[in-house]
Amino acid sequence: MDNLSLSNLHVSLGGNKILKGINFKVKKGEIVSLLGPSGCGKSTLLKTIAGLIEPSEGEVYIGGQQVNRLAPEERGTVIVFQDLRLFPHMDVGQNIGFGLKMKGVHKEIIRKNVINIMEKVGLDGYEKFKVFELSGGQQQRVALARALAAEPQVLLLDEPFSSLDENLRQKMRELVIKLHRELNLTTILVTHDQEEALVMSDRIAIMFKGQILQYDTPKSVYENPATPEVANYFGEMNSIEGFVENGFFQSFCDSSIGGCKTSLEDGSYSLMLKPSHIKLVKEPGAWIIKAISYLGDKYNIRITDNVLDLVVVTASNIDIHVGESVNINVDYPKGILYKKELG
Ligand SMILES: Nc1ncnc2c1ncn2[C@@H]1O[C@H](COP(=O)(O)OP(=O)(O)OP(=O)(O)O)[C@@H](O)[C@H]1O
Repeated sequence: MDNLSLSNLHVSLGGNKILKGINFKVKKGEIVSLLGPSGCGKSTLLKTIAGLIEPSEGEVYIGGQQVNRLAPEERGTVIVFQDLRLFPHMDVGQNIGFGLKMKGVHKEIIRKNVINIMEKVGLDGYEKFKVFELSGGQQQRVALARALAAEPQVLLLDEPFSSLDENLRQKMRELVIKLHRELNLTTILVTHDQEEALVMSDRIAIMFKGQILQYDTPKSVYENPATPEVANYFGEMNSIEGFVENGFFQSFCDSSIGGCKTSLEDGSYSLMLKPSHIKLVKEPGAWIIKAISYLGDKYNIRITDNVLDLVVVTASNIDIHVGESVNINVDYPKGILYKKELG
């Protein structure tokens, strides 16, 4: 069953159209990431689900109920922001129990719930600490615990780990995944960290300029990007402009890249190849090495045949130099051909 459903959602802010017809469904117990470049509307979408921004058009359904007219606190959503927004004058226990107190829940039940949740997020023993006495990672846990205490139908996370160092971020991701499973939560995570989205999500929605370009499993989004924009978003790609004629794709330019068989119809296409889809062969050939970037366990290498420039990756244990002439082996079946729309 869908726990969250958005239908043709449009949002304008300051006279600009920010969300342009978002359709989106999340099943109960799913963890979904909204991924996309800065300014594409991820936070706006999250805030619209939470009821903090009103759509100009379209509907938000939570648990099958249309909630457009419900106030944020009546929707069954809780949002955790990057800046956490904890109450500095309250201790940890009071922060976590705040939502329950507002709902008029009995003091003893609040305390029981708070203790239970503190244990779940690894904060046992910190009930009486003030927020400023905690580390950044512990404060993140308080914010998460406060959100969970409200028992939301949909947990909304707006880049909650982006201020943490890599180690802590990893720990928080693992914690969210663990809690998500234990509590069968429905979670929407806004991030612009591709790895985070790939690791954490059941499905990823890739957003560009206020629209969702692709909504699929991490593997599908990564391996079969629906558009060149999505493909490019997952790292630098080689884009080769060309055409298909009689079941064969070839480049428009007179490059030694060659071509490949395809079952696609005749027309203009872009062939998108990841750097890892092109293997460098260390023998004299048509390609010259222009630049080498050392990336620890691999090299990013720029090559040219004076017609096309390509980027390839290789293991960093090979002996290779700028100016050297090499050959390449292109793994065409892994490349994706996108038909160019006319006009
Ligand atoms: N209150 C507002 N009034 C006018 N424009 C706004 C307002 N809030 C956001 N915007 C604009 O809406 C667009 C989308 O912003 P949003 O914060 O949703 O993007 P985002 O994808 O979450 O970006 P980031 O990854 O940088 O947080 C941006 O161009 C932003 O400038």
